[in-house]
Amino acid sequence: MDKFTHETVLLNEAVEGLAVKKNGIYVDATLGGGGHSEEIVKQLDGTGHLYAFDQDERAIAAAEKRLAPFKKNITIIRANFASIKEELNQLGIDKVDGVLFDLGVSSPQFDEADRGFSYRYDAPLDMRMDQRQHLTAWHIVNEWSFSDIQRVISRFGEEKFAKQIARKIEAAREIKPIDSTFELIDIIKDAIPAPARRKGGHPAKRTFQGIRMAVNGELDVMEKALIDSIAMLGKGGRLSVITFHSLEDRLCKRIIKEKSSYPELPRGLPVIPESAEPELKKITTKPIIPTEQEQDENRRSHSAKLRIAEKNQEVSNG
Ligand SMILES: C[S@@+](CC[C@H](N)C(=O)[O-])C[C@H]1O[C@@H](n2cnc3c(N)ncnc32)[C@H](O)[C@@H]1O
Repeated sequence: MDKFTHETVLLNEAVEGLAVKKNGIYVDATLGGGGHSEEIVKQLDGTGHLYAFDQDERAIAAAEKRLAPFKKNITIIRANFASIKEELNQLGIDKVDGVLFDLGVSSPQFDEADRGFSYRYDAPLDMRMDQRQHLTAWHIVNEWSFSDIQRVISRFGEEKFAKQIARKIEAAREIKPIDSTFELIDIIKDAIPAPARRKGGHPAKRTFQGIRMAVNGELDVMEKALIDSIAMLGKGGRLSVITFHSLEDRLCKRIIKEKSSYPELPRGLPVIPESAEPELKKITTKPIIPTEQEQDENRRSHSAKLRIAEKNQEVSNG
């Protein structure tokens, strides 16, 4: 597959959430096909700048082409967004006006058969977003313990039959290594009772999601990146986060809630001191979801949820 097309989810809503200022400094933590980045950069004048992160070399190559007309206003950084703060600090940036996250995997990553993300293609068990990383899905499936595999499938995949699947994986790899996606799918199908297999989408969907999230350490890096991004926002700066499943959404909701809540104050205080004001103000109390039309036109958008928050005041974390 040489064509890199990712249909951007919640394009206008997520970028509007950033309330872009022409001369602002923005970060797209998940460049992907460059859809959100393009919309942000179009709104900047000669002094505004966008820093865009991705860890996937193919995504970067495609986005560089798409964004070539805006080259002066963009710096593309190939790095995990876990190091958003460190990377930006190295470039002399310690305050930004907005950060956008559009989490998860892009359509091309799913559609490039050799990446091993999809249960639709037979491919080596890979699932790395960053091709430089050592850990692949193969290592998890063939080398991790029964209980670690069960935990990953159960926690990240929210798969009811995680234990049965982990047992079958353990038995199968005793005979020979499990090398391909289709071999893994046969094992998963064998582990799930027939009536359950016919319900709830593809039987391997949840296991693949769980293993993918473990390969890429998705929840761990998300937590650090959100906290660092909030810390880097200047007063009035915006955070716009699109998540695609409940675990990500719950984590995002929890962080925004913690950062936008008042601390416990002594009862009867006549006025709340300014220093006790929370770091963030929620812009969305309920997440924004794609319109019916977007959901009809882009299947991937079905589970998307957008949460937006604004920096209320800077809080010293040191
Ligand atoms: C859903 S796509 C983004 C699509 C993009 N907003 C667009 O409009 O085309 C997510 C992208 O984020 C990247 N990504 C996911 N987790 C990452 C991480 N921890 N660090 C850097 N990039 C990451 C993936 O490689 C993928 O290209």
